[in-house]
Amino acid sequence: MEKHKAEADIATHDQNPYKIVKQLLSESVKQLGLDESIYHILKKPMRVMEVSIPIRKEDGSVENYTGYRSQHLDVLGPCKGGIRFHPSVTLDEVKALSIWMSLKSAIIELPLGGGKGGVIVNPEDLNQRELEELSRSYIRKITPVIGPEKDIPAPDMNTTPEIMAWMIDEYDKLRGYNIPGLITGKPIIIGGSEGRLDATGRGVVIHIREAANALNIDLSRATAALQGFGNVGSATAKFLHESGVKVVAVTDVSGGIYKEDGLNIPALLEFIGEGNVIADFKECESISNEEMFALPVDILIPAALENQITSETAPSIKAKIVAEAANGPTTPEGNKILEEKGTFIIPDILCNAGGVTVSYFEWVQNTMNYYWKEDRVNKELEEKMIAAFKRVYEMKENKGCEMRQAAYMVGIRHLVLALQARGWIQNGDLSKL
Ligand SMILES: NC(=O)C1=CN([C@@H]2O[C@H](COP(=O)(O)OP(=O)(O)OC[C@H]3O[C@@H](n4cnc5c(N)ncnc54)[C@H](OP(=O)(O)O)[C@@H]3O)[C@@H](O)[C@H]2O)C=CC1
Ligand SMILES: O=C(O)CCC(=O)C(=O)O
Repeated sequence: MEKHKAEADIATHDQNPYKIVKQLLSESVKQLGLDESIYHILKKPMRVMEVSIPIRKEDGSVENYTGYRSQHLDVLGPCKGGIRFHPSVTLDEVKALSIWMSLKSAIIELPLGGGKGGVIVNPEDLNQRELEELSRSYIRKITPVIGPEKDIPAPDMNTTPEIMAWMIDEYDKLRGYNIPGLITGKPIIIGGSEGRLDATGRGVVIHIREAANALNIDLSRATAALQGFGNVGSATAKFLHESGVKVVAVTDVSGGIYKEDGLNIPALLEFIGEGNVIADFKECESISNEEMFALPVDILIPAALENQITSETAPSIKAKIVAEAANGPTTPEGNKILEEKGTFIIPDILCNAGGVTVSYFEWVQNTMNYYWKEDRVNKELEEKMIAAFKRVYEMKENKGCEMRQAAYMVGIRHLVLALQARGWIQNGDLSKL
């Protein structure tokens, strides 16, 4: 076993998400009083696959895309996690995202491990046929390592229920029969779960409500700003609006909009649903991402990419709560600045866990071939989110640390108990848990 190399391993992170997650793992293993060997077990995905995906484009040319699937650890159950289509995907990003999935499932106490996939592509460069071919070809390439008992993909950035449908259709063709538990986030007609589309945003708002209760913030008087208005951002805005929070600003790649009295979120959702972009929404001012981060709001919600709250953007942040709907939106430097200000951070691995939780319910329903009503999905989601928030908050209080470190410690503790049960580590390692 490699030992005492943690510091050299993570010396400079350069906003590399894999180096960032290793730094956080190392600190949390230390804070839990565990042997450093635990860090060395957790830092490496157990399996990583790289695939090439040549696609014939409409003009006859061939473009060869690169895709990845990282499977971090399956000691709790099959690996689970989304597939991202984005030009900035890297192997290190996918590895980090798979580690975050392991921690997320462990915090919620789901019987699942961590996985994540990605393809380096800007989907806007592809037409519908090319996008379908890319989706089918990617799943053909990773078929040897996935399956309902091995690794269960799902949507992430720029991947939708329609793309999940193409992928499962391709897998079913290869296998010769219908295997609905292979992928979650599917359209409901082919075995998707009620409530999955909104699940991540619903979970984010449950955590915001729990944080507001802990901080004595009255949500009906609170204001919020959001970066990203895709699957997660738009559902978060909808549930915040329903909770009485005034959403004053949102941004996407096209730009951002601001209205001091609060944006009309139902009208904005309808406008975006008609295929428009945020920047074209009327009767509000334009705003940049930087200006949005600096607004005097109660709640700030990054719901787009990694590394958005940095040493440059954090100093201007005034929000009392930062709810990390995106994965990895805050760099260690940005995090330090927020902590020094006393900002209450709801860390990504807790905040956005509603998505994988309802994906788990979808997989359970597929396995039972019996489907739940949406009320049951939402009720069970709420119970799991509240219990997880409580576990992390109690760890924070007990250890006198911040929420992010508490979340890592809760996740690592659960994984370590599974490692011990399987005989990977000795009892003595757990004496301080
Ligand atoms: N989908 C899920 O269930 C889950 C997703 N997550 C995480 O949530 C985040 C968002 O995912 P999801 O909503 O699914 O992805 P989507 O692709 O549905 O939406 C992404 C959103 O982010 C916007 N965006 C991208 N880059 C920028 C930028 N530089 N500035 C402002 N906005 C930007 C996009 O704008 P535009 O539309 O203009 O491109 C879009 O509105 C990711 O970090 C993902 O990993 C976490 C848990 C579950
Ligand atoms: O729904 C899932 O299985 C995974 C969602 C996901 O990719 C994430 O939580 O980051």
